[in-house]
Amino acid sequence: MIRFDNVSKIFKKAQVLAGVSLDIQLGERIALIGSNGAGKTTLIRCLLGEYTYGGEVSIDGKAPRTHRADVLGKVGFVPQLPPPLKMPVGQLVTFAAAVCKSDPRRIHAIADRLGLDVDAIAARPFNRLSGGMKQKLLIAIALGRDTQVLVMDEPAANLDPEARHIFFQLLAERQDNCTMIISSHRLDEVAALVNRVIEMDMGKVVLDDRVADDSGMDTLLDCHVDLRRADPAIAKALEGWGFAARNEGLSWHGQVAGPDRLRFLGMVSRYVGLLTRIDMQEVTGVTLQ
Ligand SMILES: Nc1ncnc2c1ncn2[C@@H]1O[C@H](COP(=O)(O)OP(=O)(O)OP(=O)(O)O)[C@@H](O)[C@H]1O
Repeated sequence: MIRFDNVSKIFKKAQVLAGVSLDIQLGERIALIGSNGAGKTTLIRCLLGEYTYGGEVSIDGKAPRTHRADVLGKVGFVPQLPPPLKMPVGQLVTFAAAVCKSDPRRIHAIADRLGLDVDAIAARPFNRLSGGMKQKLLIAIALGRDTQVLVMDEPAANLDPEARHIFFQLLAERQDNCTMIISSHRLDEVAALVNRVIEMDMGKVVLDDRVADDSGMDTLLDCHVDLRRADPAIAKALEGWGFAARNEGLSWHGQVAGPDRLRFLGMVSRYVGLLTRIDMQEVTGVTLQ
């Protein structure tokens, strides 16, 4: 479905992509990982037809440079950095829906699920929204339409835990009829969302692994953390995950989205000397609206 054949890109004599070849099929959920400057965004921008390149790129046999409208019609894109648009939010949603041949109400509905009331901010310029609000709106625009390909560059970075969970759930709803490419610096951010990991380094693919499919994309875990003593640093970190304290800060309780469990464990592992118990149990029969 998506094909990169010996793709190269040079910026001012610097080789940023050096012979990337990949075949990506419908239903694959790919973590595109690698350190800063590895070439992830450049590869995505070639796929979107924004750059010229050496070699060949195609989506359903069509080259993004020569069939731009066709290709963009198939791809929902969440950029790493929000564009500096001054357009009022309401107008942006109407415009985006028209370009994507979608219905603005679909975008409103997804934004709503992410906790963003588009009507309430319709008159505000997009560039004046908070980072998280921009991210929610961009996700709603990308998901509020029919797409076969979702390309997301660090999509959940600015979302709070609740919105992250809803976001994972929205992706789970699309996973059977969509190809997803999720770019991130860190595998633990996206590990549970994907069934293939592609790592880039210095413009090359250095690892391409199929990984066990995790069906827990839309699960929720009930978590208890017990501490040897109360501590302000871990308290702040747990509060950031929406946890509530009991027993004078010695016991904490909260919920973590299934795909976020590695990230959560990574966070608590920084305070390993303080931990006396971690308990994580899947909540069954939960449906978040
Ligand atoms: N428009 C540009 N002009 C010149 N150099 C560029 C341009 N865009 C990217 N680069 C360079 O290409 C290299 C790869 O950048 P790219 O943004 O693709 O990396 P990345 O893997 O997405 O990194 P990050 O994780 O930091 O977003 C970097 O060295 C960057 O400086």
